[in-house]
Amino acid sequence: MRIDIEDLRVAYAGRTVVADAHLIAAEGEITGLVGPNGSGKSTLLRTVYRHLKPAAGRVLLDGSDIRELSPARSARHIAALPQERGGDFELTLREVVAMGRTPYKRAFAGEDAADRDIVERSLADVGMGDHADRHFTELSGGERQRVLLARAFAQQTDVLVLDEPTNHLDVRHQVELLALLRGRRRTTLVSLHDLNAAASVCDRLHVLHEGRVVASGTPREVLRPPLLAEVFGVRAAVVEHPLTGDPLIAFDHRELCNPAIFPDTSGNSLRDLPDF
Ligand SMILES: Nc1ncnc2c1ncn2[C@@H]1O[C@H](COP(=O)(O)OP(=O)(O)OP(=O)(O)O)[C@@H](O)[C@H]1O
Repeated sequence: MRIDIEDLRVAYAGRTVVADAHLIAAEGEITGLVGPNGSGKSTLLRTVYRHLKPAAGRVLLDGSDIRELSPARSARHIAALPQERGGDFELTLREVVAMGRTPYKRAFAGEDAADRDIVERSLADVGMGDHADRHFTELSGGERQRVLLARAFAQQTDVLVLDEPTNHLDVRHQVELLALLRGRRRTTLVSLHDLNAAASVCDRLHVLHEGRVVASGTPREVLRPPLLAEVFGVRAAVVEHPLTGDPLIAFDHRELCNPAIFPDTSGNSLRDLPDF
């Protein structure tokens, strides 16, 4: 399934924070959203998993407006890892992940063996299979995140919407998570702060800046020094990763960049970047 975001505008109490957003999350591809703090990534993702209603525009799931689907139907197609990792659930991990099976259950129906199997496999996929009887409240931030990801996996949807899934994860668990996403080949819309992770895992990237999509394309097309200077205000060299061949962004952690004087070493300006 694919997601089309058309002319999306989203506002909080009348203040527009996402405007004129157009983008596609193509079937089976990993589509990344990157951008500075407050650029609107979470807001845009919240409209896709129906937590927020657009002020204008539409989110289409294979051509149907998601607002017209019933909550249960959309939950059978779209699973989310929200930025709010809340829920101080007094539940075991197994019980938290089993919540992912709810869209498939009739009222008061219990779990069956297939559900239990999916729950166990989802916990194992995120490396928490040996902890199924522990309580969610006693987990670290990164462990909670992995369990909530397992809940999204247990929902067995065609579409995954993940807000900062690598936040809180140590580098090994980041790599494992990215490998899981690559391996699943679901339609995935994911926000990432780590631009090198985004370069390695995303098929396409959209850059949000002050609520607008300012660049779209493959990581190689998008993640260029002038864009990093203009959007993030940082100096960076983009080289080829010596092990993987992915674009590797080497940031200058010593000083910020003044875009007006930043030399355009790639020969491209932000305006030259291809549209999606
Ligand atoms: N519940 C809310 N009520 C009012 N304003 C909000 C709310 N949530 C976010 N905003 C504002 O909307 C804008 C976009 O926020 P959003 O969380 O979508 O950005 P983001 O790109 O996900 O940021 P970050 O990288 O910091 O997570 C910001 O100015 C933020 O202050």
